[in-house]
Amino acid sequence: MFLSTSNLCGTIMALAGLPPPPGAIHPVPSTRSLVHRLNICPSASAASQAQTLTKYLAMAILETLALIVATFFAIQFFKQQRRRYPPGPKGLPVVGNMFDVPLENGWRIFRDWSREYGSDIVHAETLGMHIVVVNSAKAAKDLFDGRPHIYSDKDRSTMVLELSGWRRAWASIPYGDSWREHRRIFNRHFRTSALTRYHPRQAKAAHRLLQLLLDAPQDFASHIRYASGSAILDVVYAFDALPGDPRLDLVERAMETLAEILHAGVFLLDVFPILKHVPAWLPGAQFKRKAAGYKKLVDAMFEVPYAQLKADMQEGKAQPCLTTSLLFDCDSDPTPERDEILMNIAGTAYAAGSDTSVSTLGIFVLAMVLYPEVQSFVQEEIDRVVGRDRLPEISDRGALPRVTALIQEVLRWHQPLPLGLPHRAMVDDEYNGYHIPAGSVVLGNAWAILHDGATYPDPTAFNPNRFLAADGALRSDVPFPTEVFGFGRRICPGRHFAMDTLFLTVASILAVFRIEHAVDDGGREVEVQEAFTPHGLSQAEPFKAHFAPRYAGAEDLVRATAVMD
Ligand code: HEM
Repeated sequence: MFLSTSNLCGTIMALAGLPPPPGAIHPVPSTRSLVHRLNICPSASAASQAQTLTKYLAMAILETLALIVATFFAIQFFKQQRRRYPPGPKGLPVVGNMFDVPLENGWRIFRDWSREYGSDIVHAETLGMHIVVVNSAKAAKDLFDGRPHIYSDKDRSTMVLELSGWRRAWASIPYGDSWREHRRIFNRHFRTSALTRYHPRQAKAAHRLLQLLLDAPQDFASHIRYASGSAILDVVYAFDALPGDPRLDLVERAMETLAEILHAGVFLLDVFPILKHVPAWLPGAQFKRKAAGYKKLVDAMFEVPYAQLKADMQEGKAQPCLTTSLLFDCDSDPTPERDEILMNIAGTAYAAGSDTSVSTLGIFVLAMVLYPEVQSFVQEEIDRVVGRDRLPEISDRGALPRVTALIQEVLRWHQPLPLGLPHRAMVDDEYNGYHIPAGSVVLGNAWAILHDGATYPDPTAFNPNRFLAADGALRSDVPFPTEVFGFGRRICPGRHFAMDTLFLTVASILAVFRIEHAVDDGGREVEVQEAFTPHGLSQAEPFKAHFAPRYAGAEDLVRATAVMD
């Protein structure tokens, strides 16, 4: 009963009463000859003949479908054979590497894949979504810097962009004219020559932090969060927020939604974008309800401080800040489109700059508890250069290479975003003979690059000396850990501002405090582990520390400086 495929097409057409197809190899059988070939008894009733022919037709259709499906899979199979993706775990049929893609400590696991498969770039695929991870400085330079027209786009996360309100954060907008416009305006206010105007506010935040550390050293983590957030609010909106200010609380709660999104790894929604159309009340559609809650907070984070600043400007009581400069640039009367861009630039500065700085300062405190000898080494320099009558200023930086080396080592040791923010390949590409398909999520593994023993020998050791020459100056042959700030054209444009904040905060803390192990009620030192949270936005796992004034006049110096601010 089975048909040869060469005859299939013509047979179906004959049964349908159509003329033979052009170029048919075999003569198309007539209905009479079919009746004969199918062994249908010519004397059988018309109903029985029709039934047999219907069965025959159904089989023919099924075989055609089977043939189409088999051809489709064969083409896919051969295409994949021809396209050599970068190496990675083998994966399972249909779901691919769904269970291989790590949701925790991905930076370490992807680095291990590179070692196992002997390749700078590694690959995973799940349900048609390709992930390529770039694990070496050379490959990162070749791809992100060398091919910016391919790798400057951003991953279009449905959760981040469409449902949660984070589409306003221009760090995630697609590469194109709108991104260029955001970046151009932002750069005008954050290039190195524009930064001196922010130094007094950054210094004020650092000095307030010292005072809070004096009063309640055990709460150092929340003081660091306050100081980092208030410094950026002050620079962006000229809000002089004291601890507990509701404006700080609002932006902090909005920031928590981003941390939650990043902590969740790849949201199911991003693998199945169709799910965004599921009604929010359906069981299992909890992500939609979550996203609606996120959106309210994130919208408020962008809209409320911006609207308040504009109202203050109209009443003539706004202090100069980033947002007033942005508005003055367009005569305070922007078009609605321009207004949206300015609001996004102001809000993104807060969003991008607060948690990253908090995480870096937390990692600094952890390193100081764990490596007291490094702390003493840097404090010796501060005492020698700055003395004990004043606090360090930004103008001291050139004379304090140990402080700079310490900050560089903190950034190299562990990063707030060890896998950066995901980029996206805009078109198909080839690298080292491997195929990188258009639409792949491309991750720069900053952690792996900054733990490459060829560039940073003994990479797990915390050793700021690696950045210092024998004469005590900064070495020019050991690279600054740029990758902590991302890659290519999307590299963090706030990095110079961030380095100023870090310098002022780290130098001021070490000038007056000895950071030590906390002591429990029984007088025993509380143990501290070198441990970091395992998700996208990473920080030191919660730990205890004590901040003790280093010398008799330290407390007076802190209080006097706070009054002068
Ligand atoms: C230690 C502090 C900081 C770290 C570690 C950090 C890190 C990063 C990283 C990894 C990216 C993603 C780059 C990429 O996509 O390849 C980024 C983007 C960005 N950062 Fe930062 N950042 C810090 C502080 C800041 C500050 C203080 C600001 C603002 C004043 C800022 C503003 C931005 C913006 C606007 C983007 C998006 C750039 C774009 O998409 O073109 N960052 N940052």
